[in-house]
Amino acid sequence: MSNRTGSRRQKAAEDGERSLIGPPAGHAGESVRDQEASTTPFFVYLLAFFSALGGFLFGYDTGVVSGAMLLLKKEMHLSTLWQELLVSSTVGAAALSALSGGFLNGWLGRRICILIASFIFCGGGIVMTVALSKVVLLVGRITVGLGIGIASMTVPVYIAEVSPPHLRGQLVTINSLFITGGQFIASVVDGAFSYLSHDGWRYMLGLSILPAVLQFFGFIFLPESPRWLLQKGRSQEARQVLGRIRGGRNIEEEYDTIRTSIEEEENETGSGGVVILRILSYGPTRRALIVGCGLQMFQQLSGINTVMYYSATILQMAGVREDKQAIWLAAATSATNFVFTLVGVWLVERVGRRKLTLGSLLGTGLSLTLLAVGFLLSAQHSPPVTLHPVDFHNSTCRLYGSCEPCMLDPDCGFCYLENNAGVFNSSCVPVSPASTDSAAWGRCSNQTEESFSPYWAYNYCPTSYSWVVLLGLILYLASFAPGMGTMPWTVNSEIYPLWARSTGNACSAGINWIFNVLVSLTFLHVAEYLTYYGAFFMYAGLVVLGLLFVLCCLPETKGLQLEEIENLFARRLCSCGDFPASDDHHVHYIRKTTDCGLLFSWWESALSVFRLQASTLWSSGVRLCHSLYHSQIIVATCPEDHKNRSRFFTVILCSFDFELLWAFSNYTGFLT
Ligand SMILES: O[C@H]1[C@H](O)[C@@H](O)[C@H](O)[C@@H](O)[C@H]1O
Repeated sequence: MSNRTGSRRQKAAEDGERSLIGPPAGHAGESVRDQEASTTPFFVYLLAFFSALGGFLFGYDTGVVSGAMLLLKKEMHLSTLWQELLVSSTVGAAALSALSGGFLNGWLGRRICILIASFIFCGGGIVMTVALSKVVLLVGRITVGLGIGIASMTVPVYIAEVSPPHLRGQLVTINSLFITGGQFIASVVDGAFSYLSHDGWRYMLGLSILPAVLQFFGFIFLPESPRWLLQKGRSQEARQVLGRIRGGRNIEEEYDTIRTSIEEEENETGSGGVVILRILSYGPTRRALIVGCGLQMFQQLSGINTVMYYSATILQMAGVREDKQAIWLAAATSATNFVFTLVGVWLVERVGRRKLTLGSLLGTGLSLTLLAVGFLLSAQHSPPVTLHPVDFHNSTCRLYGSCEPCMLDPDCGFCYLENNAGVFNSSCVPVSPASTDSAAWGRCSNQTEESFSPYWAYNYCPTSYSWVVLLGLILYLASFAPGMGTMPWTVNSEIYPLWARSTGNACSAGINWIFNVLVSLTFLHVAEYLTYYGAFFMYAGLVVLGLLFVLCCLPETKGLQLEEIENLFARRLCSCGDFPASDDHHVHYIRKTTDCGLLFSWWESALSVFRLQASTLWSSGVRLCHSLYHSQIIVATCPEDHKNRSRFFTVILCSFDFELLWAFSNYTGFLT
């Protein structure tokens, strides 16, 4: 271990000692925090705002397309394949550019990358606005995708690098707020311009040019990240920028920490070679990469984009049949996502990243289960097919006896009449090859606005259990948005040392986009094979895996300086959650309370009994060593007022031993 790390440890131990005899550490932490907060210069907020415009464009450009598509498909006569291409090409391009953005970030710097991204956003916006053919439109969509990829990996890194530690989580999470804000504004713009059936889509797609121009001109005047400057040896400039960002406060300590950390990193890991190989061959960065990519993967596997995408259908199930009404209600869905992201911004520095993510995953899993139950009830009470019109083409649709299997077949739709008593005169007929808005032939082939004309349900079934699904949808967004929607971006911006930060973020953002494409493209097929409730039960299962992953592997990074976070990954992956959060005074306090809590909790006693059984396998000498070692840690890490009680419990606990846990953690070490 390096001297600097060693001396930091020592300082922390001293701080820890002081906190045991001084006033409660929580109070001390708070007053320092208050002091820091009151002196946070406005400039930091300005930087965060202009960078987060990149997040806004990410949200806007991915969100606006669904509303634009309703108009586009009619005006440009788009086939289903072209519709899919226009939506997925952006996400695919974002995956590619996020992966290559790591290299650009390290080479050109964060500021230039943000400038490039906003320039690309402007270019893409202009191409889409003036597009006269679907091919040009596709070029525009791919262009904005390239911008989204670069912005998605650069912006969180830039904000994390310019923020003071006590505000970093909040400021980086503001980027996520801007993403969901972009999605929300996009849905409002979609609603507003949906009344303009001719060329309305041009305004929808073109409006993104405004924030892109604002960001571009803003960043011409804003500085580069001081950490990147120092890494490139531009120390004079770095010192000036840091001074400017910190509003003239004394920056010597922070500057020295960054500089020594860069020097140490170069000594410890070298500076040559391909960065990704260096990341993979060095334990702490390899573990950080696994955690970062895992979080991004589980974010997408939680099904957020299928829920967002599927919200219109869920609303149709709830009885909203008009396109325009559905558009406005979809805006309400993205508003819910946005409002609850705000809750995340508020909570991140209060409860920390780990608890926020765990709580969010728990809520997400439960609400996905509720969504699945809603779909299950709807399927079980699916209205029967009562009319069987002659089908000259012998399509599969004539084989279905109820709406559920008919709706799951992508070639069929449900045509029905409805009165107060429910659904009647219903049939399952082929969908029109030209548009999914009507049937290929028969009563539902000509959609009229007359009140007695039959309804055409494609992809959904009329049901009286739609409220369960709707409730599931709202609870899902309320639990996903504050934690799983935000923390993967925030945590990734903090967990890599400087030399690995660009590449680490590029990989994890790339994983996010790749899983985004995978989940959204496979959703309808998954639903076809597993049914809708099966698909949502499956997402709930994946969330449980995500919960276990976070429980075992995600350490708390709250309040630490970026240069200290690497230490959290010094131990085996599965011990991260239980690892001393830091040498830092504030986080030291968290560890103390955690261990004490651990000591008294019920599962600790259960484990002890379990350990007792296993202990016969071990020699008594080894057992004694371990027990003494652990008992010392537990007593030392408890606040003064708990110490005696903890000594008493420790004596009891130490008569058992910790070997099973020890053996287990050694065994699971193969993961790293
Ligand atoms: O964090 C964001 C956010 O939660 C969005 O709502 C979602 O569409 C994105 O895929 C995700 O990366």
